[in-house]
Amino acid sequence: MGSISPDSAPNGFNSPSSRERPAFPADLPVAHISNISHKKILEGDIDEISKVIKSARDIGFFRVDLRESEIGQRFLAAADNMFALAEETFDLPAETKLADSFLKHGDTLLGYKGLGASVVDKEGTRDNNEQYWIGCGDIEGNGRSRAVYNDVINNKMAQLQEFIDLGKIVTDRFLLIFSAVLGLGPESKDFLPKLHSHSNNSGSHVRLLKCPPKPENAHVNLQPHTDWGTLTVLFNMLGGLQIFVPENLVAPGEEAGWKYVKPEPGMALFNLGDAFVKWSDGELKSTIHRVSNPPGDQAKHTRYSLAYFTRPNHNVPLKPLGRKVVPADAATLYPTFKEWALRRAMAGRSDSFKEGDWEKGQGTETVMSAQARAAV
Ligand SMILES: O=C(O)CCC(=O)C(=O)O
Ligand SMILES: [Fe+2]
Repeated sequence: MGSISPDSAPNGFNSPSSRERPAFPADLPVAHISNISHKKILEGDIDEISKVIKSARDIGFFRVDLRESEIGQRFLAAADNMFALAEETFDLPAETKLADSFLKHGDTLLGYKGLGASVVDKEGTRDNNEQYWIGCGDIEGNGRSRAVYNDVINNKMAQLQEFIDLGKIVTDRFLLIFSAVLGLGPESKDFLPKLHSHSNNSGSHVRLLKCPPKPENAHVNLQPHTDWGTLTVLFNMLGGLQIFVPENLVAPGEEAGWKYVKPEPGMALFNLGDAFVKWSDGELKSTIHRVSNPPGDQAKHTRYSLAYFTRPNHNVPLKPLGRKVVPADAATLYPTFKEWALRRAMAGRSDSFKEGDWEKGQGTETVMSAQARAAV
């Protein structure tokens, strides 16, 4: 892993397109998300850890301020590199990107997803985003998947490696906090991290996203969904991400519904995925979210986002863990992570979409996501 000198430490994201980004509108109603200090988490600060657990039990989202820890600063710098990589990659000719399409390379969800290749609603309306999923196992060279990547990506494997190394260090610390919630105990501190290897037997990956500007009031860019895996670290420069805030979590005087999440410089957004809902038998939440148009003047700009997805190894069953009890006769009811991900991915494809697929592709059935689905 490389390092950065203190005077080049970033405090935001600095890719070419981000330099001229207009401000997020000041008067827009937003979701209230806790800001967590990474430095305090590393120091074992009990109040900060309690804030993380509270966020995970209610909305399932929190921000982590990465500016004050050395690891956090390195993670921000590595994220900057990823934004530059995203811009260069998505600028490649369509045929170069389509040669990497995951649909062409069999039994992998990794590679390129073209504009409109997924649906955003029950009617089968096409999405407005491009994505690259770059497998952690492919980056490590740890038994390659069948995925194919263009040379812009292949030439940046060292930067990708640095980004996932830091992603793993940062997220493993949070897995430890949630191990305690599951009752796994301090002696099992490696248990959850080991379920998330950087190999091609795992769903963990780096995701680059691009949403081109589109007419106001057009359909959403990225469908309402809960994340399928364990913990997502999301880096955003422009607004557009919205989460569904249910009745029981709105601030006094506010209404339940879709709320923008304001991107904050130097902070990453963390959210829990379906695996944590299953392992905790619903105690930890995976909240439904979507990408709408960036608000105000930001809507005219292309929106790039970046995520490090911590996902379980393929053969890990999504069933209650630790002190969460599994009924003796229930073993066959629980899918492995791979089965869970394939079901969700296949039902959302626009090329083969048919009535009933939207319902087939849904994730965790928490009270929150049920409410959100009714309002979509
Ligand atoms: O681009 C974003 O802000 C969110 C992306 C997202 O939710 C996802 O890729 O799962
Ligand atoms: Fe997501």
